[in-house]
Amino acid sequence: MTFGIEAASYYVPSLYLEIKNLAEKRGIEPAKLEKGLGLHKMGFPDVHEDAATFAAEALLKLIQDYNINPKEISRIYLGTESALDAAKPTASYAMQMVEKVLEKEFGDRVFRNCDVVDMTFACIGAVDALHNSLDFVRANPDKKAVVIASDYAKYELASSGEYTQGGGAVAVLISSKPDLIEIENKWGIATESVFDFFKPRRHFKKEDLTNAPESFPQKIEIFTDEPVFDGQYSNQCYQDRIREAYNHYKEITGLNKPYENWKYLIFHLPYAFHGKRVFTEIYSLENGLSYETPEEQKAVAKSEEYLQFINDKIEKSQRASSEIGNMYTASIFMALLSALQTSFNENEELAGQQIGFLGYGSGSKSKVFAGKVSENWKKVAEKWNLFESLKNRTAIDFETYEKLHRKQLQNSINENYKGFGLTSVELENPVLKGARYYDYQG
Ligand SMILES: CC(=O)SCCNC(=O)CCNC(=O)[C@H](O)C(C)(C)COP(=O)(O)OP(=O)(O)OC[C@H]1O[C@@H](n2cnc3c(N)ncnc32)[C@H](O)[C@@H]1OP(=O)(O)O
Repeated sequence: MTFGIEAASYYVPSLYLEIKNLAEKRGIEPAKLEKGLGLHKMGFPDVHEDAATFAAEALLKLIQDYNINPKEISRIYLGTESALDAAKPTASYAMQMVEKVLEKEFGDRVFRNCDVVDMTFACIGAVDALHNSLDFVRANPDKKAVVIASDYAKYELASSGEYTQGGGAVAVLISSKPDLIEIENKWGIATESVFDFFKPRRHFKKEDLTNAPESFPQKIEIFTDEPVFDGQYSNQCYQDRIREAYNHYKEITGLNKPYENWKYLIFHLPYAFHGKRVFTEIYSLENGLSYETPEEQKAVAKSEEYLQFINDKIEKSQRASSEIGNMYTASIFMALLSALQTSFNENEELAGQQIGFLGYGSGSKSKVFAGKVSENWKKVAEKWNLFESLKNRTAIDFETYEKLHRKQLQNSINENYKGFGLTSVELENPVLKGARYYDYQG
């Protein structure tokens, strides 16, 4: 029996900012962002969008595009690091939104007996949900699970993370009928607790807050959307963890140079060119190349062999990321969709090909695993139209972007949007304060 991904859908935020507009306003050379990091557009949520609406959109699309009976979904596990609440899972919001739309066809509370939860480990939380859900269907081959990766990657204005922002969701159906890709049950894992990127409940002193009323306590705790991070250190942690997890994968499988068997290498992409920039180390180790000094590292990165390797095995997975930006947990799934969509568009046959995955989550953990593209993959991929749908987003200017980022706008940019949207947050009623309400525009 085989297990893996039966179907997949995605949702990207409805707005975007051209990276060159941001570069110009921040005094950064556009070529650094475009040619150095591979950034072209930054996906950005409208006023009514958040990690819950992204997840709901991807889930509803999955159910509708592949005619899934929602009553057959035994669990919905959501990987996210953009949770809207520290207790109530974002998955519960997404599930409820979708239930309301399905009510007419399937009756009240279609997910009544569905196991729903969030999983958090920075950008690897949805890979953890995938791993866990694969174990679940292996133990219960007649059951189906949905894994959703949904995030809003937001950084402080004018920070070095700002140009990597993005967001969106990917939902995948996990079952014993893996029409898209069969996933092997061998997991290379590496973990180390570090502070490379994290979202603490921040401790502010009263004097840090402008206009704090007298009644405020001397120190307060605030949950923010934006991470505390050290960019170059996070790159190093990523590189170290994927090397360790890759070596662990080799130990488990007994394979020599497994990456050579992989048609595509699918990375967690915090920005489009990250995978190809960090893989130079593993590539050097595998090929007996010196990798000590910065000059040696550059020589590997610029070598004809390595450039050919990127072109063959990584470049297609980067394309969606260049148009969207970081999707945190969803980035690795979107990298897969990007590569498969490109092969689909180019009429390439992938059935039977091996694909390698290198996931990373700050804080920190990596998982390396592999899968085999299924005979029916085109039947799954034909629903996506990924690059076409990215053209349907609305461009915003820099001033609008900053207002949205600062949460200064009340009304959506796309006032007549279709789909799910946040309509209000309860601020008065003490027993509901902070509750979020959503609706659906058909
Ligand atoms: C969250 C995680 O997944 S952890 C791993 C990643 N970390 C993050 O995403 C955290 C948030 N982001 C950040 O901190 C930052 O945006 C980073 C770390 C991703 C990037 O940092 P920066 O200092 O902006 O860029 P950095 O100096 O590393 O790279 C710039 C690249 O552009 C290239 N470059 C610079 N100027 C130009 C130019 N004019 N033309 C072409 N290329 C250029 C540089 O050569 C370099 O590429 P190379 O090393 O491949 O040669």
